[in-house]
Amino acid sequence: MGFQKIGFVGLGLIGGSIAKKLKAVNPDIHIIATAGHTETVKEAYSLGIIDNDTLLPLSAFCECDYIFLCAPVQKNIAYLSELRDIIKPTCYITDVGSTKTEIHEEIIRLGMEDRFIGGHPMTGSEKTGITNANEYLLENAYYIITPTSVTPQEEIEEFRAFVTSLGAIPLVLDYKVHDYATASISHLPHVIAFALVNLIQRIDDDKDTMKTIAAGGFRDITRIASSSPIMWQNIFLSNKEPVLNLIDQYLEEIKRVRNDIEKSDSDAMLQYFQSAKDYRDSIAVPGKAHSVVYEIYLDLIDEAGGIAAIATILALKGISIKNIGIINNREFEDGVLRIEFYDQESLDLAVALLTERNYTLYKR
Ligand SMILES: NC(=O)C1=CN([C@@H]2O[C@H](COP(=O)(O)OP(=O)(O)OC[C@H]3O[C@@H](n4cnc5c(N)ncnc54)[C@H](O)[C@@H]3O)[C@@H](O)[C@H]2O)C=CC1
Ligand SMILES: O=C(O)C(=O)Cc1ccc(O)cc1
Repeated sequence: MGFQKIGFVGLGLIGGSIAKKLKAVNPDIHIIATAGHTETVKEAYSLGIIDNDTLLPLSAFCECDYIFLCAPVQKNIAYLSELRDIIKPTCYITDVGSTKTEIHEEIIRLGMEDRFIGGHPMTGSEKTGITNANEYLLENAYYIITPTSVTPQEEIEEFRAFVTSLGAIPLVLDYKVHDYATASISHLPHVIAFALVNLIQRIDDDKDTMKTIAAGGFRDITRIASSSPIMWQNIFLSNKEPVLNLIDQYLEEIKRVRNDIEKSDSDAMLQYFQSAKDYRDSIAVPGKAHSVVYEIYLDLIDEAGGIAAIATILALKGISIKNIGIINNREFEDGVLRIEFYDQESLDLAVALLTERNYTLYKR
């Protein structure tokens, strides 16, 4: 990257994960951060992620080459006017917010189009805060880039290269296209999850029968209802029109399937479910076609020296580890150990050795 001093405004799950990866890739990089709470900054400093150990005033960001806005979306927007008068002329501001139109409109209103490039990593989880941040969060995830009407091509290319250096897959989109697409595949599913959980909460009996028997399907479809209420309040305030449009379309869809069920239309139901299954089964795992990563995920046996034991098993067979660390993300809610190898041969041997020793392994 052509910049050495980076500022973070907000340092939770996403800001913290980007900062961790940046420091891991380039330990000499200077990172400063401010957040909603002093403890966040202190924790990040003690982990060696950032170079300041107290909350900083915004004026401290005057020397940054790049500033990442990583607070809830409407908080990010509120910082822009203040930053405009502080940043140096060559500084670029980017954000990681889940909505893009509102921030681009504010950028246009403030005359900052030549200073901004929008971003949105399509990864994350229902967890929040720096303690859940990890340097692998962005790996193989799409990272949407929304340039302004005047962003130079070289800047887009530099940002693409930056995204790739984080292990993510850059995808340039128009900000309005972004907001309709994310309203459909991210914001609407959160509305559905919040509504479904609240419905069950409201209609459950006084013995909590529904809550007690709630199993895989309910838990799968409602995991995201555990997401940050403040973050989602900000998102829905910021992407109202597309979300309302999608909710209306979804209600039509629900009416359609309700009608088929009411009429006991078995052919229509079968067709409807088959079509959903075929489409769902065809959704690709991001990154599979783009890069080959030789990795495994496994449950860590809960005892002191668990990681050391695994490292020793592998080292005794001469297997080199490229990267090792515990991760929490939406696929592995409870946390797993991720080990990355240099080649397929090492991966195959490691799988054989660890399976033989009864470790539970997962594939992505
Ligand atoms: N959670 C997710 O899965 C994803 C979130 N995003 C976006 O990333 C942004 C951050 O989300 P997370 O990291 O998940 O949230 P988080 O709750 O983990 O972190 C938010 C951070 O912003 C700070 N903050 C809150 N108000 C602030 C203020 N007024 N000034 C300075 N800092 C403030 C908090 O102290 C915290 O450090 C949001 O805009 C969200 O829309 C984007 C992709 C995925
Ligand atoms: O937890 C999940 O599965 C998510 O969908 C996380 C997420 C939340 C907000 C975004 O803008 C992008 C991703």
